[in-house]
Amino acid sequence: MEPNLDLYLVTDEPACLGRDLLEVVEEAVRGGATLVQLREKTLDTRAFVERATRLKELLRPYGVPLLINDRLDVALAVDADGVHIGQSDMPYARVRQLLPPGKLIGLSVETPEQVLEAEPWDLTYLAVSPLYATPSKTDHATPWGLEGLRWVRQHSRHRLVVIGGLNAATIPEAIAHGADGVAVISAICSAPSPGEAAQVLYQQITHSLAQRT
Ligand SMILES: Cc1ncc(COP(=O)(O)OP(=O)(O)O)c(N)n1
Ligand SMILES: Cc1nc(C(=O)O)sc1CCOP(=O)(O)O
Ligand SMILES: [Mg+2]
Repeated sequence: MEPNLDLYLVTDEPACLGRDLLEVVEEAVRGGATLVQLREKTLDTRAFVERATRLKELLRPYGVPLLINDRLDVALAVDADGVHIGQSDMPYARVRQLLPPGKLIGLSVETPEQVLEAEPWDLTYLAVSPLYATPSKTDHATPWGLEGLRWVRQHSRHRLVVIGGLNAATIPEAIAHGADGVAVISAICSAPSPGEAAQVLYQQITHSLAQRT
């Protein structure tokens, strides 16, 4: 079944301001996050697998799917729901070949050529990477902006997630220009109350999506 992309929480431990990552995720899910990606850039493999195992257990009762960033091996080890890959990660064809049937793949696209290349692929979503510049990822590509997002919408059959600088102020325009889901780090992880932040964002996203149809 296709997962609900509405409010996609991408984890980042430093962005949680000293709070426990799993507690932040649970609050966010209770507030309305519909999909979670475990993104760990510094953990060693054993710690990554342990955290992924705990996060999968946490998410199971909520029915919220878990994707693993970058690491197909970790996703396979914990039987996660899928993986997110970028343009420097393992290529799509290898990932699809190695994942069991039914698992999800999300792909970052940074250029029009990458959007067109991905057209025939079996993807859960394309991530428009980034929509806006963000300090949460220091090595991001040139932002697409709203006109870029409109171009992707017109040239891709895939569902589109926007990432980079999404918050209460920028969500409505992103959805109006074609986003089907919104991925965030700081708007939830760094909020005074991650649960309340997720609730507000979720309501705004569903309202903006309803207005588009
Ligand atoms: C939902 C989502 N979109 C984009 C990214 C970025 O992926 P990538 O370009 O591979 O960069 P890293 O996150 O691996 O630093 C993402 N992780 N999730
Ligand atoms: C993980 C990630 N990937 C990006 C990309 O451009 O591919 S931007 C990003 C960080 C998004 O954080 P925030 O919601 O705080 O802006
Ligand atoms: Mg990556």
